[in-house]
Amino acid sequence: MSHHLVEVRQLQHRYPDGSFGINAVSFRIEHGEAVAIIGANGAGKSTLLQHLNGTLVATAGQVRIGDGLLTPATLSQVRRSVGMVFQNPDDQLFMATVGEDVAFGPLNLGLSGEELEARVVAALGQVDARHLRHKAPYHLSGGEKKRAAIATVLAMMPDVLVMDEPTGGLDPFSRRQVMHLLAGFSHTRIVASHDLDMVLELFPRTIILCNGEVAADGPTRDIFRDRELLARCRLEQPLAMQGCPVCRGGC
Ligand SMILES: Nc1ncnc2c1ncn2[C@@H]1O[C@H](COP(=O)(O)OP(=O)(O)OP(=O)(O)O)[C@@H](O)[C@H]1O
Repeated sequence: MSHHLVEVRQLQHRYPDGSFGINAVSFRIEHGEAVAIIGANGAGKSTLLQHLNGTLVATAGQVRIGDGLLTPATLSQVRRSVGMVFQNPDDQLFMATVGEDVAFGPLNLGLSGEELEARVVAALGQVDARHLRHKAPYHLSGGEKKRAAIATVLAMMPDVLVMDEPTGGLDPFSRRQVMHLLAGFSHTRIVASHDLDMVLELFPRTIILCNGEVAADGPTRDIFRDRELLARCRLEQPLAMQGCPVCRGGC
């Protein structure tokens, strides 16, 4: 097994209209790391994430997961080890009940009977959602939907959890619930987010994307201290680093 779990080398994505989604992006992520990808609207975060499980095919460069290069031949294996939680849970929940949604992936892997049941119960338990098992996904609140969508991915027992805007659109209570879950996972975690306070609290390492390229990659606190870098990349410091919102630090 390679030391680095995820390695992205000189990755480029050019959309059919000729524009670059990302260009010359390289980084390595080790087992168990929690890494945030931040950047202004259109910086290339979603484009990058979609390469990590082969949803998009690169126009140049490579993605390596463990010892294996991501190619059409390794795609199904990579999708088993890289679980993707989409920004919108409705893209992930399409069955009649939450339990069926959570069982869907393991069923496709050939699991059945007690083994399947154990997977479903464990995944729902990890997101504190066993009570939602028989509910229709479209009856759930935003926070419940998010947790159910995460459970569908956990049921596949991935090595890497990739999440696009895990706290996006959630009220403060649901946001905190999802943050609590994220903090408790031991998986390698890669999230793209505009929630810079969440990034500061939960992700020791941050990569900034700016116009499709890596503008910085390092300890999150160091990156958020560099106001010039943040301004260049059309970002701001997290509120928690800006002092009191009323007096701006004077009280
Ligand atoms: N299907 C597409 N065709 C052409 N250009 C695209 C397509 N999808 C994205 N882009 C462009 O690629 C660039 C990166 O977009 P991407 O969605 O990856 O950014 P993002 O950082 O996730 O943005 P946001 O924070 O707004 O979600 C943008 O300039 C966008 O307009």
